[in-house]
Amino acid sequence: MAQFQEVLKQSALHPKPAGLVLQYGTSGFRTNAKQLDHIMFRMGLLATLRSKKTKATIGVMVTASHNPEEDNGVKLIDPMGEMVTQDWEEHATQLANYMLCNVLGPCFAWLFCFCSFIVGTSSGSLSAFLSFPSILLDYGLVTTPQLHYMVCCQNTQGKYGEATVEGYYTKFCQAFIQLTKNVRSRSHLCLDGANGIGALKVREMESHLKKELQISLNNDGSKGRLNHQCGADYVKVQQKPPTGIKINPGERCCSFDGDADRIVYYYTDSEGTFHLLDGDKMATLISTFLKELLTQAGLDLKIAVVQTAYANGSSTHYLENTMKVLVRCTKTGVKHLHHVAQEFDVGVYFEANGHGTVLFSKAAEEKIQQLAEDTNVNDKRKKAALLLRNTINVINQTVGDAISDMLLIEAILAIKGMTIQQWDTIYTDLPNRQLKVKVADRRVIDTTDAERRAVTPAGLQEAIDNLVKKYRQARSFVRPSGTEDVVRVYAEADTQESADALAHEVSLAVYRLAGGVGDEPKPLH
Ligand SMILES: CC(=O)N[C@H]1[C@@H](OP(=O)(O)O)O[C@H](CO)[C@@H](O)[C@@H]1O
Ligand SMILES: [Mg+2]
Repeated sequence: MAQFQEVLKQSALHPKPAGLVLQYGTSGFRTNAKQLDHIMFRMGLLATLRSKKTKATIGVMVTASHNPEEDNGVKLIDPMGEMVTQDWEEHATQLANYMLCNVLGPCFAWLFCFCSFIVGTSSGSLSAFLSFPSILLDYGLVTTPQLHYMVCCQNTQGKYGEATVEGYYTKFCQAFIQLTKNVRSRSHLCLDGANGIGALKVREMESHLKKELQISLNNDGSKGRLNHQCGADYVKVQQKPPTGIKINPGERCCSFDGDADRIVYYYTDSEGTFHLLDGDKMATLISTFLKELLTQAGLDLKIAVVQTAYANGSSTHYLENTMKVLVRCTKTGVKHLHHVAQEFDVGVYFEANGHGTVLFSKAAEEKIQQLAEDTNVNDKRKKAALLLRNTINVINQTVGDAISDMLLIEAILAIKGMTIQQWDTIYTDLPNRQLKVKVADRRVIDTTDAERRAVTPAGLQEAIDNLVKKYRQARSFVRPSGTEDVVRVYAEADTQESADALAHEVSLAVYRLAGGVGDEPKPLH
């Protein structure tokens, strides 16, 4: 009990602002950094509890990801490096919003024995955690996926790799060098680090790459502001390159987000037109590559691509009809994609915004390993098995990771001798538009079928269906955002004008039927 009094005393140093209610959402807690002090402290407590419950080391990552510089956030990482479970998201919300003694008092006696957590930050202070007896390691500045990797390494006794930043670079860079060792020299990559932690870490990693990948690093944090007119989210949403970077026509470019768990690729052509290669294009390239290797290796493993409703219709069509790959659709939020991907031998998952990775089942990894070591197989099968083994090692399976995804994409392009333009022409995206509508209470919209159909309010889905019928190759859906107080509207159609018009008309239907506030949405043109 003496310990509990001590925690209450410590907690009083991190008071909860009166009336502030925060919810643990898709990306943990995320808001203006000034309002987060009590949350940081309480998440230290929750990490201790979670560690106790799972009998393993837990991660606490402090990051605002792609949000503006004045924001910050915090989220918990579960033992194998995955997102914390849904029931513990609930506990997090409770702990954040109620009196500590009511939530924690009854279970306090056993709280601090035999538990540990580790912390990392993409920017901002970790001081709220340092007084905890259960803190095992403070990794200081790391990317979000690096902390996910550390948690997994800690809990697998180093089987996944060494639980240090050096261990991370060694594992992924060695795999990249092995993968590309028989490939001719390649052109360099232009990287936008979003003025975030990813830039710093790529710089640290460069010596491990032994000049096998030439990167010109922009927005490295030396002058610009975090995520300001740069980074993966800006490039994806604005559909244009980061400001202030000179891009030569045809040059292969990519952008990380602020905590380096998302990546998008792009280039401009000789006419100056911008071409984006998003999560869907990455999922297609990666799954095609893996499927070909599995066939060459003669391995009968079930591969699937997991997407959300935001995946461009062209990508789904190409994967299902041309590639004959199984495609599954889930709710938005990487934890949903991750769980579905775990159902397959090889599960490739990506959100359109560039967050994604590949998961291999234990059985798949074992079969690939056995084949790679088998001395009685022909050269073709052996070569494919070795490539598959190195591909597994270049992937961070704990979570979508911009650095590891970049190494994987660079390796695939090099092995296939493919330019970014050739990759881009695998299929052509359907023109699309995303809009936001402000409503009084976004919870009035309830959805089903992986968020592709609205169940409430009455009449909304019918209205959307009727609008979609007016356009060719059209699709549209609406859903309440999990991270912003808005309803998101998505539309795609055969032309940009049609996609824009449909998105606008659906926005109007949301505004009228779901309690829109402020001015009526205006047409885009
Ligand atoms: C359309 C879109 O990009 N939605 C994003 C966004 O979620 P919303 O629930 O749409 O606000 O933030 C999530 C967390 O970063 C990310 O997983 C998701 O893809
Ligand atoms: Mg992020």
